[in-house]
Amino acid sequence: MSDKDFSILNTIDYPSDLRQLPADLLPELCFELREFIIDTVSRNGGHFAASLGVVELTVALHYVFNTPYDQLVWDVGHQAYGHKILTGRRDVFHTNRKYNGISGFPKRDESEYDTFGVGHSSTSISAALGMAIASRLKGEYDRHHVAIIGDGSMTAGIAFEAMNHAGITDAELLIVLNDNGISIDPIVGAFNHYLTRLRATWQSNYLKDKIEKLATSTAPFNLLGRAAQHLNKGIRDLLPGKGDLFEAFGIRYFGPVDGHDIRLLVPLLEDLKQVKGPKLLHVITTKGKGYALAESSQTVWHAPGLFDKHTGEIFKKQHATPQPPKYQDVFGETLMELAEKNDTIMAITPAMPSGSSLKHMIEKMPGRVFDVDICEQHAVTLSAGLATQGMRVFCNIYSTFMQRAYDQLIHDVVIQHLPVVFCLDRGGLVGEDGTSHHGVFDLAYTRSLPGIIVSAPMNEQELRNLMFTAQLPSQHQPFVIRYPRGQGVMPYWRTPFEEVPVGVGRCIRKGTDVAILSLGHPGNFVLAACTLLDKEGINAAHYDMRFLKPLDESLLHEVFQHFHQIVTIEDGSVAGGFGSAVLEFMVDNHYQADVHRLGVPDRLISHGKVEELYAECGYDTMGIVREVKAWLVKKHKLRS
Ligand SMILES: Cc1ncc(C[n+]2csc(CCOP(=O)(O)OP(=O)(O)O)c2C)c(N)n1
Ligand SMILES: CC(=O)[C@@H](O)[C@H](O)COP(=O)(O)O
Ligand SMILES: [Mg+2]
Repeated sequence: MSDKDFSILNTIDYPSDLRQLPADLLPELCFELREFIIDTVSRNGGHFAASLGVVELTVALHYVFNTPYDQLVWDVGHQAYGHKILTGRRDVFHTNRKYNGISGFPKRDESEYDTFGVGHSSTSISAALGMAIASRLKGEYDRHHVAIIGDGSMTAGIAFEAMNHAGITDAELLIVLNDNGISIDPIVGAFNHYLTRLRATWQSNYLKDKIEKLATSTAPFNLLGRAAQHLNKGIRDLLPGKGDLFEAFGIRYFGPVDGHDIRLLVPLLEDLKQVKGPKLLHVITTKGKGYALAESSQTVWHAPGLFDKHTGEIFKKQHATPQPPKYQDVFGETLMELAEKNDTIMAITPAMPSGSSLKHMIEKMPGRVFDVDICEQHAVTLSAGLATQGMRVFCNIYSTFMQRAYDQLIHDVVIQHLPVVFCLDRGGLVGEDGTSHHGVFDLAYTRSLPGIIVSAPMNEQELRNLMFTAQLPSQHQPFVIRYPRGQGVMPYWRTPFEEVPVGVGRCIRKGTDVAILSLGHPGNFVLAACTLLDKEGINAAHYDMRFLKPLDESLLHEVFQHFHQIVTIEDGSVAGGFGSAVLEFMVDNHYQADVHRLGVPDRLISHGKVEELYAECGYDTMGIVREVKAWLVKKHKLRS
C-alpha cells in the first residue's frame, strides 16, 4: 500500500481525532490499520498475528472510551500495535523494538495512553482493578477502566485472583476477554474447554436467531413453525449457563460476540458503559485476522520475523557453511535422547512448547511432557510433586517468567530438597523484547538459595553434559541449567555424554597478566577477546567456571594466588550475581586483588538487537578488550 492508501489513518494522530470520524468510516479505518501493521511488521519484525486479531476491538475501544482519561490496560501487550499507532506513535512505529526506538509493549514512560507496563501476561485485571478502585477513592465516578486479556493469559492464577477480588467490589471495570482459541501454541486445559463451550453457544445462538425468525414468521398452527419453536427451545436447553463461571465470581457476563464486527462492537461498548460494576465482555476473534497465512498457521505467525508481505515468504538467513544450532534445539533433542534411556524423565513447560523446543517431545512422548499453559507457579510445584515420587522432571521456564515462581522454587523445591532440574531458557539479555523479558536476574536470585546447584553452559556440548549430569541418580539437589536465547557456537554438537563434576570449572587458557573468569555463553566473547588482547601485548588467562553454585573454590584459590588483576563476566545482573560471588569468596578468604565485574549494570536495559545491548553493557568481545586494556593501563600508571 502506498501512503495515500492510509488516507484515513493518516488523519488520526490521537484517539481524539478518531472520535471525530463518522462511524461508517470505521470499517475502512480498520482495513488501513491492519494493512499498516502488516506492512511495517513485515519489514521490521515483531509480534504479528495478535495485533491483527484485535484491530476492530482497538478502534472500537478508543472510539467509545474517552482515552486516556478512561484507562485501557492491555494484557501482555504484544497485541497493542494498533493501540500504539492510534495513540501518537504512527510516525515512529517503524522504530518498534529497535535500539532507541519505541518498545514492543505498552510502557508507562512512553505514552500517557500506556496506562500500565506489560510484557509478562495476566496482570491486566489486577492493574485495571487497582486503577478503578483508586478512581472511586478520588471521586472520579465517570472514569472507565478496561482490561483486555487473551484466552491464553486468562489461564494464569493471577487473573483469577483478580476476578476473585473484582467480583466483590463496585469498581467501574470492564474485562474484555479476547478469545481467539489460541495462545502462542494451542491452549490446553479445562478453562479452554469451558470457553469452547461458550463459543459453541455463540454458534448455536446464530442458528437460534435464524430459527427464531423462522418460528415467528410462520403461522402458529403451521407444522414447520411448531417444529421450529420446539427446536429453538431444545437448543436453549442444551446451552450451558452462559458465562456461569464469571457470574459466580460476581462479574456480569456479556457475549460471546463477533470481535471483528465493528458495527456491532461500537454500540455494544456504548451500552456496556452504562452497566455499573465489574463486567466481562467475551469477544471471539481470529488471531492473524486479515492475513490468510497467519490465520492458518497462527503459531508460526505469532512473531514470524521479517517476511515478504505479498508472497508470505519468511526470510531465513542463508549460510554457506553448517551453522551452530540454537541452544533450544540442543535442549529439546538432548532431552528426548536422555528420556529414551531414563524412563523417570518428564518435562514441563508453561505455555512455551515451541519456544523451548519441547514440542517435539510432546509429539513423540505424550504423557511424559505437560504444557500447563501460562502457569509458572503451578509448573514448579507440579514438578516438585512429581519429584517426590521419583520422577526426574526437567522444568523448562524462560528465566524472566521464572521470576513468577520464586516462592515455589524456594518453598516447594529447595526447602524440600527435591531434585527438580530447572532449564532456565533465555538466560541473559534477549534482545528486541526488552526490559520485561531480559533474563538477567536469575543468577542473583538463585544463588542465594541453600543447597541448589546453579550452572551455565558455555556451549552446546556443555549443555548436553550438564543435562546428562542432572538426571543421574546420584544427583539429589535442585539443579539449575541456564542458557541464552538463540544460537550456540558448535556446528557439530552431538558429542557423547560425559558427566560434569558438580562445582568444577575449567581453565581454558593459561596467562600471566590478568585472569578472566566467565560464566556461561559469554565465555565465547572472552575467547575472542583473549586473541585480541594478545595482539595488544596482554596475556590473559581464561577460566570457564561453569557453576555459580557451588563455586569451584579450589580453582578460585589458584586464581587468587596467581593473579592480582581479575575480571568476571556474566550475562546477568552484576548486582548479586557471579561477580559478586567471586568478591565474596575473595573477602571470605582474605585475598587482596583488583576485581573488575562485567555484566548487566544495575539499571534497566531496554530493547534492541542483542549485540547492541551487549555492547551497551560493555561485555561483548570489544567491550571486554576495551575494559581490560583501559583498566590495566590505569593500574599500571597508578603503580609506576
Ligand atoms: C508470565 C508469562 N508467561 C509466558 C509469556 C509468553 N507469552 C506471551 S504471549 C503468550 C500467549 C498469550 O495468549 P493469549 O493471551 O491468548 O494472547 P494471543 O496471543 O492469543 O492474542 C505467551 C504464552 C508471557 N508473556 N508471560
Ligand atoms: C510476548 C511474549 O512474551 C512472547 O511472545 C515472547 O516474545 C517470546 O519470546 P521468544 O521469541 O524468545 O520465544
Ligand atoms: Mg489467545
